[in-house]
Amino acid sequence: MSGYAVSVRDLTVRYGRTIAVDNVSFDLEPDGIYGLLGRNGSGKTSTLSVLASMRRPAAGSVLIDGVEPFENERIMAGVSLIRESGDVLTNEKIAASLSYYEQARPTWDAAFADELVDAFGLNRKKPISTFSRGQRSAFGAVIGLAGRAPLTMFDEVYLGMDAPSRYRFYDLLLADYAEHPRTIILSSHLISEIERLFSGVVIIDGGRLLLNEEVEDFRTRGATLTGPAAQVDAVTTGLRVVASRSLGPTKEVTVYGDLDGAALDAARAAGVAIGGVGVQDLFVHLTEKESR
Ligand SMILES: Nc1ncnc2c1ncn2[C@@H]1O[C@H](COP(=O)(O)OP(=O)(O)OP(=O)(O)O)[C@@H](O)[C@H]1O
Repeated sequence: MSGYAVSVRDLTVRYGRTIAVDNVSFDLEPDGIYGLLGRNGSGKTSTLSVLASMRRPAAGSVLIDGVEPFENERIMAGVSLIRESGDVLTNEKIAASLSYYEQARPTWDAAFADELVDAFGLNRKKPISTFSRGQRSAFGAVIGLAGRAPLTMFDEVYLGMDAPSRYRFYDLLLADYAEHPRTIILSSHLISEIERLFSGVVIIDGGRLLLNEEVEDFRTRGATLTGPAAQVDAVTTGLRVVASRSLGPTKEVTVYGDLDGAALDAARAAGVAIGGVGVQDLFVHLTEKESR
């Protein structure tokens, strides 16, 4: 089974007078790993809750695999949202939740779930209520990975894990995704360590969409130019500058947009080093600007 396409159109989510998501539209291709990125309170969880049919939007719509997911049994069986809060049977041992999800999810792989429990070193003999925050997060990762849902969403579950567990999670996710491609959304405000996983990103800020782009496009649309200040200024004038900093006589400027090959060649000839723009850098610069 391959992953589901996702289409979000003019989505608005409200809590009373608070507008958590404000007229957001974006599309995700099937079988990509997408970062849903935004600062605290930007609307990530609200967006994911609508995709998981846990919340009805105030306006707009979502389509998953081309259809409206609400009360659609086929789609709901193929959509998994893993939240830090768990959604597991906390008074029971691991086995009870594993067998619950085995019943609920047609794509569940019980042998893989067992492997994952061992990989994260989780105790099968204790009730989940006795687990630490990181161990609960790791168990959420087990449920999300072993479910192999065609649309699998992780809402910041990895934040509670320590660094070795987080890296184990990323490696396991990539390895399993290579064998069983599906659409995966990872929401986070910590980006540097997971950006290597992404095939595309959706950046939201204050409930509004800032960017929905395939990561490959960053390579052609963004650049960091470093070199003598006068030369850097000469070639970046007129371009969209998202960040700029000076270190003595050297200046580093990050530009984003449709870059002109001739301008970049001229910069190189003038001794300016040109590098790519990371997702983390772009996120920080774009959301800083928006929040001012
Ligand atoms: N149940 C609720 N009642 C009222 N307001 C809410 C509720 N849930 C979220 N909000 C508000 O909606 C906005 C978006 O919240 P949301 O949880 O979607 O953001 P987030 O990007 O997931 O944040 P974080 O990274 O901090 O988890 C915030 O202003 C938040 O205060």
